[in-house]
Amino acid sequence: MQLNVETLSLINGCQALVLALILWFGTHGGSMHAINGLRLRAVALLLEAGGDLTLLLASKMSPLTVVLVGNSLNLAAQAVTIIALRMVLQRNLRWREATLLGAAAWLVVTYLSTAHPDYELRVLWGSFFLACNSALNISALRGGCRKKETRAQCLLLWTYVLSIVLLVWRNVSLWTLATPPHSISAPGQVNTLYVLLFGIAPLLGSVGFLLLYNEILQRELHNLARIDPLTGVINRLGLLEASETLLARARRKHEPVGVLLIDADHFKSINDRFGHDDGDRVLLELVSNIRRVLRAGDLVGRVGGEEFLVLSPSVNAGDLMTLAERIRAAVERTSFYIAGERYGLTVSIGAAIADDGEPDMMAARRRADMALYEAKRAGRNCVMISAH
Ligand SMILES: Nc1nc2c(ncn2[C@@H]2O[C@H](COP(=O)(O)OP(=O)(O)OP(=O)(O)O)[C@@H](O)[C@H]2O)c(=O)[nH]1
Repeated sequence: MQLNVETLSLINGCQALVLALILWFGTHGGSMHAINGLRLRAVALLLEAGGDLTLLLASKMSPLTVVLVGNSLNLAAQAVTIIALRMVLQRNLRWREATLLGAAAWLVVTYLSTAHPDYELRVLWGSFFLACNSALNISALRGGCRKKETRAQCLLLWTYVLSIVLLVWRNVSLWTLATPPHSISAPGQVNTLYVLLFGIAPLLGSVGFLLLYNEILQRELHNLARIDPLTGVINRLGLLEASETLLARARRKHEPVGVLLIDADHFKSINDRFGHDDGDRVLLELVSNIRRVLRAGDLVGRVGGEEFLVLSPSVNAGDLMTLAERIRAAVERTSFYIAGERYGLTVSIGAAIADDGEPDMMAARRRADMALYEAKRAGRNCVMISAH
């Protein structure tokens, strides 16, 4: 089999088709934005396969049909890819810019094929618009190579940078060659190499999309394991990790970390009276009360049942007591409405300070637990701090 534009177009078309099927049928689960983005990318690949088919059948069509149909399909594929990538990354979709770029490119290329036929100029303008499409993708991925949590964004970023380099190389070759080809399907080294490399871009792009999807799934699993599904705050595991990070930072700065253990009073009576579902709603309202009082940098997590832990960096005992008292007062002031009935809820709070010499958060947590026990014994709805 000879390596010419037709052969390469057949290979590229089959490759795009297989990649589209893999992206469409091989991915399921995860967030809707990722799945929808992958589906759109599969549609773009089908359009690209259509463009490759046009090149394959170029000898059986008029040159004008090849240009118009091939360009329409390829430009549509580029526009859809811009939207698909931004959908996966949850960026502004820029569908208006993508459509305008596609339409402008199509008009210019059509003009330079019909009213004022000029192959070099047509390739130049076509390349300019393709480079603009790549630039839009690069802007969506900017900083991707600096982010530790993603390799896929870096791979995609380089794919689009290299596609711009390829376009520049093709144009420089066409303008400097003594006998340049006068259509994409004409035999010649520049066309063969361009079609070969242009065909690799969808493969790299699709691998990049799949890696992005994998990273999104991993991130979702990571969060799922650390977030309490009822209240949306971090759970025990999340708290354990966060407290180690906070303590390490505090140690470096020689600053203490405040620990508050907050427990709803007589919560069992709410469940007994109104049922578990209404009890859940009260827990949600309680969490939003606590969150409203916290400063930026403070953390709240659920340690279990109706018990919550707050970690507050860089506080002394006085500041910590003020924070705890504000939380207690905010909950006491709030009217919880259950089944149309007003219900007052209070919390008891145990406080402790972890200083920068503590090896982990466990000791401070135990002291806060003992202080909480004292608060319950003292009649509830109050704050107690442990002496170190
Ligand atoms: N609705 C709801 N209730 C929960 C959840 N987790 C734990 N509970 C309930 O919280 C109640 C805790 O009861 P206790 O440990 O006796 O504490 P309490 O009634 O708050 O009494 P004190 O803490 O001594 O003031 C139990 O009825 C649990 O069923 C939850 O996710 N949702």
